[in-house]
Amino acid sequence: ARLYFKGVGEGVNMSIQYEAPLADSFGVADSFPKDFGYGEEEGDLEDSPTPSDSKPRILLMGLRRSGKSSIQKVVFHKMSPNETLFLESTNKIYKDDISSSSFVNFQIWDFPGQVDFFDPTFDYEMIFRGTGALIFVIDAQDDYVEALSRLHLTVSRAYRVNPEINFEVFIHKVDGLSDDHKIETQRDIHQRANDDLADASLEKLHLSFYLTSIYDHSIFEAFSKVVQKLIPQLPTLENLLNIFISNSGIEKAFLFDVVSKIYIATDSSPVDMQSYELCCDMIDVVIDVSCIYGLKEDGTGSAYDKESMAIIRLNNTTVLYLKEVTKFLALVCILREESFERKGLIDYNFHCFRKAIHEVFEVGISTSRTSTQPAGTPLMKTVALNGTPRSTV
Ligand SMILES: Nc1nc2c(ncn2[C@@H]2O[C@H](COP(=O)(O)OP(=O)(O)OP(=O)(O)O)[C@@H](O)[C@H]2O)c(=O)[nH]1
Repeated sequence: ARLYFKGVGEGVNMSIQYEAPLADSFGVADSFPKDFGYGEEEGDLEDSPTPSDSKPRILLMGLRRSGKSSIQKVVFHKMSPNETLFLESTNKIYKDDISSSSFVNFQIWDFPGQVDFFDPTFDYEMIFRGTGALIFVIDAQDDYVEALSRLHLTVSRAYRVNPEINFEVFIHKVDGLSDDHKIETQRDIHQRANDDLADASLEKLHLSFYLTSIYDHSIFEAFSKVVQKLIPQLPTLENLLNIFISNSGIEKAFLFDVVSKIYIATDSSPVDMQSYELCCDMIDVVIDVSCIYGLKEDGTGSAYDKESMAIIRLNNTTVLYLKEVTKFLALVCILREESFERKGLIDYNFHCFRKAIHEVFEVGISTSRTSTQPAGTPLMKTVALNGTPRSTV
């Protein structure tokens, strides 16, 4: 496909070419729920396989009380962090299928801390075979020796079954630690976990580490990175964002999954936490205002739809610009007031960008029809150009 973005100042058209990757993983789901919550489903391993069981999973594992359920509730169910204090201990595997209300098409399996996962009655091979990412949560405020041995046991077993899994370690609850203590804890956990792997001759098994807390945006940032690794179209999305911002005088742009506030792509300039938080806050403001004033009198309608857009001017000459891209994705940009004088140019380039994003996923539909889904690759929910979902699987 060939798209034309107009450049700032020169008025010269610039053409870009992109290729859509063959494997598809994510698409746009059917409808935005009015309450902005996610559909959920509970079950245990004895459940007979359902179509949703064939979706790639993100597994959330870790010791008891490490914070797994809290992470899931805060990121995907809009629970406020303080409410997690009252969460009861999970006593069976909790499967949360979030694909019906989000761009992201995956399942999260929250494992209860006290279950002996390697009990012979659990078919762990079946679990790991369809897993895209395994998140292991370690409580950084607690003694983590036991957690580290459990981490080693879990990842080494999982790796033997499915070496394609992305292994992600959340060093969690770091809100209670000083900055120095955070760095030291991360270094220590990193060192010990990798030493254990080296002793078991598993040097090829790569662990990624994140410092997280539900009391700030770090958990959303970490989840964004985990999800991004599962999106095969990511380089294309980044490329499009780079071209869009450089031709529009924009400083930073994020492509957000609106419900979860996970950013599924951003341009290649470094992400600073403040910009990300600012954009998250903008989504909250827009959705909250829209929920109050944007619905019809009888309460029907959606707080986020094709018409959704917002411009917020801050008192430090910064402008925030949000616009709907697909039913679940929004582009949120940060730019200077001077650049915003060329609003027409930005709108035009946005139009090209939006079209390109739709084409990326449209190409995905045709390739997913002709290719077999590789094991461990997330399936794609598809969208036509007008945003109407089609079934591919
Ligand atoms: N300070 C702090 N506390 C947290 C954080 N995340 C979770 N918690 C608290 O940790 C406690 C345990 O959280 P849960 O989410 O129930 O832990 P879990 O791992 O799901 O526990 P099980 O269901 O027993 O396996 C709760 O009181 C949470 O409020 C965090 O980032 N910081």
